[in-house]
Amino acid sequence: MTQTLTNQSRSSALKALKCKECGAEYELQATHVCEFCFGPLEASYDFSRLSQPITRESIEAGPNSIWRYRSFLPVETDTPIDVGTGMTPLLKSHRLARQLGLKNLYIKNDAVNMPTLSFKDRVVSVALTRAQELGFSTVSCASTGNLANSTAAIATRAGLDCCVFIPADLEAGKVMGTLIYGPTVMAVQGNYDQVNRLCSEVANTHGWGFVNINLRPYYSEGSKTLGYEVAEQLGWELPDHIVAPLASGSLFTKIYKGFREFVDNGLVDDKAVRFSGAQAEGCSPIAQAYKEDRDFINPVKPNTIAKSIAIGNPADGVYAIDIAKKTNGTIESVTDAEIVEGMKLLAETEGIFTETAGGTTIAVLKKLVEAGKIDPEEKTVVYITGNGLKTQEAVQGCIGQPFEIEPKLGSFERALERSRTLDRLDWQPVLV
Ligand SMILES: Cc1ncc(COP(=O)(O)O)c(C=O)c1O
Ligand SMILES: N[C@@H](CCOP(=O)(O)O)C(=O)O
Repeated sequence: MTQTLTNQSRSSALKALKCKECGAEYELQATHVCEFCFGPLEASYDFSRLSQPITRESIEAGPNSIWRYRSFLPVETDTPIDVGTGMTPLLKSHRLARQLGLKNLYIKNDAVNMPTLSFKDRVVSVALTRAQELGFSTVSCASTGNLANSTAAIATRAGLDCCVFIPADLEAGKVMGTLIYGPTVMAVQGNYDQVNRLCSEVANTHGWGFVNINLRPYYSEGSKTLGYEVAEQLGWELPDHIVAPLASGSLFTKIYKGFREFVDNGLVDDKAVRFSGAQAEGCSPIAQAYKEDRDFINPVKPNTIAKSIAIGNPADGVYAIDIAKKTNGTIESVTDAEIVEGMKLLAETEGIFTETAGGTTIAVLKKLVEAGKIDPEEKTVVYITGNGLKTQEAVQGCIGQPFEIEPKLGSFERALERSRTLDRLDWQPVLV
């Protein structure tokens, strides 16, 4: 460890890596665990070293991507890897809001993020930019699917070699959505937590940049952009309440950090924002600890259709609980059946096809409204973090089938008549 910092660039505020537990500072290298207390390292900044102050105008004049917030991100280069990630729509909800009885509901839609349709494109854009700065030629990750898609795609764009590790039982869309970019894919016979442990060993034996292991302090900062964008898209204002999915808990904690940095830099007025988290009942170690008022996590063995958020031993779980508690939010879990209903509800009301993680978040939103834990007047933002085309298996058998008809008007009319009398789930792909 050393207190000597390498970054003196005046266009970057990045200062050091700092232990979240004991505060020890480290050089800006590929490292993620404190040597003294084994706490996680996090990027820290000194915004006073910037040659220009960060203003709303300077941000608005930046690129239409996460890189408009470059001064808040842990990179030193002026030419980061920009694949158009970020600035996804923040939609004012009308039909879902009405159905739930909410007056001020917004949907942050990262199901259409670029290039691979999940919020992971944010963290990977940052991690691979930093990987290049640190001289890595091969990048890797432990993934539940979305991260592998993103790492493989952006590595290709950046000309980096790529090898990703996933559990062997992932959805076909996630596997194809990685293989298409041509990386080496290791499908591990085990769950995500076992994949992650293997990757920690590989990170120690190979000189690779693992985005969510040795590059984690940089990678995780990319999620702050989900806080910045919402604040900017709300007209430079913070919401009253956010609802977001939890796997490791990193995304949740970084949205919080993003809001705080905007307040600290005078970009938005301070406001108490409530933070509520969503888990699948079949993998809910954070929700369980929250409900039992524990400040430690008991790891679980995941068993849920929400595979992208199936992390049994979440690294940032305790920090997520702390934020939910201190902001007067909550953490809730829902069953697989409720997750599917959540996916359908969002699709049928707002025209957004989200994956199981989004289904979890919508189902938790509904549960919180029904329990009176969301005030109808509150400006509430629900984060949709991934795309339903990747998890089609989850809704198979729950959304009806097409009518197969002859190319004749009579056949169409008969099918139309049947569609009016049958429940959609009874539709059959047969000639009528
Ligand atoms: C679609 C999606 N949403 C949410 C998450 C949760 O993110 P985190 O692990 O940062 O809590 C993940 C992955 O973990 C994901 O793939
Ligand atoms: N859900 C992730 C895997 C874990 O990511 P992390 O940020 O919690 O390390 C994925 O999409 O693969």
